[in-house]
Amino acid sequence: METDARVRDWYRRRTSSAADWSPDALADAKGSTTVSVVLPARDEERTVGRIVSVIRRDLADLVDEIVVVDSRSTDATAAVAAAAGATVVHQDEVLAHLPPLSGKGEALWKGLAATSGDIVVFVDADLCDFPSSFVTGLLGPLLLDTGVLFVKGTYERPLNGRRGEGGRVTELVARPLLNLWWPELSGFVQPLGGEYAARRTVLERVPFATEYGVELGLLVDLLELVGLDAMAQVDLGCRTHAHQSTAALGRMAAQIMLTAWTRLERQGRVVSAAPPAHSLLQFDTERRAARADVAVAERPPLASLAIEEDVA
Ligand SMILES: O=c1ccn([C@@H]2O[C@H](COP(=O)(O)OP(=O)(O)O[C@H]3O[C@H](CO)[C@@H](O)[C@H](O)[C@H]3O)[C@@H](O)[C@H]2O)c(=O)[nH]1
Ligand SMILES: O=C(O)[C@H](O)COP(=O)(O)O
Repeated sequence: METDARVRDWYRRRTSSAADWSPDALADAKGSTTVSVVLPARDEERTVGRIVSVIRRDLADLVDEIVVVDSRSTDATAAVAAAAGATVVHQDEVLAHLPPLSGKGEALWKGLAATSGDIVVFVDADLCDFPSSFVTGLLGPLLLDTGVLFVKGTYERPLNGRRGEGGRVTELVARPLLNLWWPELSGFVQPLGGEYAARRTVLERVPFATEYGVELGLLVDLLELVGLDAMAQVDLGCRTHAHQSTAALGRMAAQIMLTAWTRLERQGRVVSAAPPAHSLLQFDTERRAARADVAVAERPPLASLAIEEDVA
């Protein structure tokens, strides 16, 4: 089947809504499967407590552990999360024998290492309106369809209340990149969304790009590892979160491009004469320049680490 038809077929079979998965049906299907929710959080004291509280209040039968990975916060994120009932781990203290890396991808990888659930659900800690159906929606296909190994959330993303205008890096960078190089992934409506879930067995077999490269890297690497049919998406409704400045999104965009580049090279799709630069010069309204390092590092599949440590 040609790619467009495959994507259409996949979209029709593998896209559902959170409302399709009732908490009762999920609780019945759960059996002995354990579920961990991981929230990466850097300075999210305003929102993280409510998210943890909602999960604890509504999903006590479904969620076995809630871990907030404190990603070098300078505010009261850790204290607020702990008060709401989460287990809090500090990014640099998990697998502390490894040299620390930075950013969201590192927080997620450390969260994977710090939890034990058979299914791991990632949820951003900056969500403003958080219904527990975000978690039940993501768990639905994983608990009720053994063929599904990874589930990504999709949603309407307003920008400061304006419908359809959120997700600027998604529209300007990630979607074009995916359509041009990995068109099989083009049916994912929100490829950069931070809410997704997967079986631990697959998450431990893929590398995690650090910084903001992690979502694009996971999609591309999981496609290669498990194939499109083992991936699904669920409509979670509407997502409102804290928006970053255009300059910060420029740095995010650069990190995503570098992550795509490493995958293109690894897959033998491009051969480079020289590595790309990883420095971004940006200007403010007064034309003052600032240079940012947008390098993206990578953590190896967690499973490979366990093997190395067993052998050592
Ligand atoms: O160094 C960091 C940076 C962010 N975060 C947390 O990661 C989540 C998402 O980060 P945010 O800065 O809010 O990202 P967005 O601007 O919302 O970016 C979107 O696009 C990114 C790139 O794909 C994704 O990582 C995000 O999940 C997605 O919401 C939040 O809970 C942050 O606190 C960390 O834990 N450590
Ligand atoms: O996912 C994205 O594209 C970025 O997080 C930017 O989102 P925003 O435009 O809604 O702030």
